Amino acid sequence: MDALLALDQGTSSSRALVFDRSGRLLAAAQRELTQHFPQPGWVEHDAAEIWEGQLACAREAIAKAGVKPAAIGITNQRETVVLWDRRTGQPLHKALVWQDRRTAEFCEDLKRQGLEPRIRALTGLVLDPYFSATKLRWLLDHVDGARARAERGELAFGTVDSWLLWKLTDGQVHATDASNASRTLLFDIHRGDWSDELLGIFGIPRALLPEVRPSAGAFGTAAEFGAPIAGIAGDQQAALFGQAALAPGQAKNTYGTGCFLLMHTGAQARSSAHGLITTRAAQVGAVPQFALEGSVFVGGAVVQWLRDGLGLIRSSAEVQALAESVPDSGGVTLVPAFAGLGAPHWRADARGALVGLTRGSTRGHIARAAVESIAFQSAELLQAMQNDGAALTELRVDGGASANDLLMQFQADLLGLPVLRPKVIETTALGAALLAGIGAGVYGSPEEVGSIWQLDRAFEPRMSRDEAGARLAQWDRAVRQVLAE
Ligand SMILES: Nc1ncnc2c1ncn2[C@@H]1O[C@H](COP(=O)(O)OP(=O)(O)O)[C@@H](O)[C@H]1O
Ligand SMILES: O=P(O)(O)OC[C@H](O)CO
Repeated sequence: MDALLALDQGTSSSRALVFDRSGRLLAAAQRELTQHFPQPGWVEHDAAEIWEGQLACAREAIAKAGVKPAAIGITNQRETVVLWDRRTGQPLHKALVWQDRRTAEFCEDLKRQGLEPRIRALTGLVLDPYFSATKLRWLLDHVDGARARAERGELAFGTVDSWLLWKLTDGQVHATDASNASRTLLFDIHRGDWSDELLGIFGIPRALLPEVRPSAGAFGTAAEFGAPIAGIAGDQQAALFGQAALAPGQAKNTYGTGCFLLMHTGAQARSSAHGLITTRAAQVGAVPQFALEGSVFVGGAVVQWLRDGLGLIRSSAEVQALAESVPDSGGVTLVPAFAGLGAPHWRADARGALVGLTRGSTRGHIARAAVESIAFQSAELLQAMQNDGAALTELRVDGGASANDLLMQFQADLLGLPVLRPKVIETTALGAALLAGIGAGVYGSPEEVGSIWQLDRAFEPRMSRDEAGARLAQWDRAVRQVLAE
């Protein structure tokens, strides 16, 4: 049997999943990842914990499935920066996570120098701390001796895929795929190569960078599992692939730590006039693929905050029952701008707000407002995409928080569109497994994997458009309040 092992290194947890060639899940293992918040606006992960947790999950999933994988696919939280010593394989610092805002002032400096339009033209991205380049520069400037060592070629930079690939191949391979490279602010998405101009702007030595390859193909061998690593893609691009959204105009929204709405635009890079970014989609073969993306920084993470920050619930899954304990949010709106606001506002300095409280407000209302905030932010992304001319007739969804029926129904209600949840909501992992299967020759073509997608449940809109409009207007008012501060 051709089993495919997917390593899904997310922001909240590391997971390993084993699928058979028909996309059926054979076994899974998961480890939650420690979040470090050393200062307000800073978010770090321990790169050693990422590796050890991911390896432990892979071993456990393979043991449970009782098979040897034919190929391994890696998919990962994107933009997060790992800097390590090529000789010892030791990280020089904790990984700076995509949600980390410490470089906001540096981004503002570059904007004041008028560099954003040029950077945007080359990368498809906006100047925001979200992306890797300014985080990497911060490490080079703040870790003793790092810049000189980087210039001497002693250090390696990688997004989390590169870090895992390096560890899995015992330091033999330093590479990434185009979808991950396109999140760094250092990669020219049109030419498909690192850009010397961008390296100059951000002060990054080229010697640090991994080689960039298509998303399916031979990346190296993981000796421990006796299998080739044959697929790599950033988690949102992997999810787009796993949703069988392979053709221009097809879209998905993933509800994980953040929310990410991506629409495939084929071999054409399309730019947005409404706050979305242009990114590389997973690439099979030589022809680059593109997507339009809206990125929300705090999606399911707002539920983690209810759990860990406020202690309102003990597990994320409990939020649905608590939110359903009240008929509506009672006029309470939560804008979870805990890591600034991403698309379509791009305000690194924004802070969160809880508005509309009365003496009658309860934990239930706050939980409901938290769940609704995930759908409101996603609705803003879809609106931006429609304003850019996308004609979406349905939305495919996935990710941990898409298990929440209340959230999915509210999402359909706000959008006035059917929300389609597939049987496998671990679409990110499935996408990575399918890319690996293509890369290792288990499947003949991407089209062959398209037939694997199966519907679990369609959420049809039930709310009147008037009511949805009123709710969206209430959200809009709260966001404007946050942006005005
Ligand atoms: N039933 C639920 N309702 C709302 N949010 C949930 C639910 N279950 C999990 N989540 C949230 O989903 C996120 C985990 O989703 P996942 O896809 O595993 O994320 P990631 O890939 O970012 O690690 C967490 O932020 C968690 O709080
Ligand atoms: O960890 P996730 O699944 O929320 O994804 C994180 C994104 O890749 C950040 O761009």
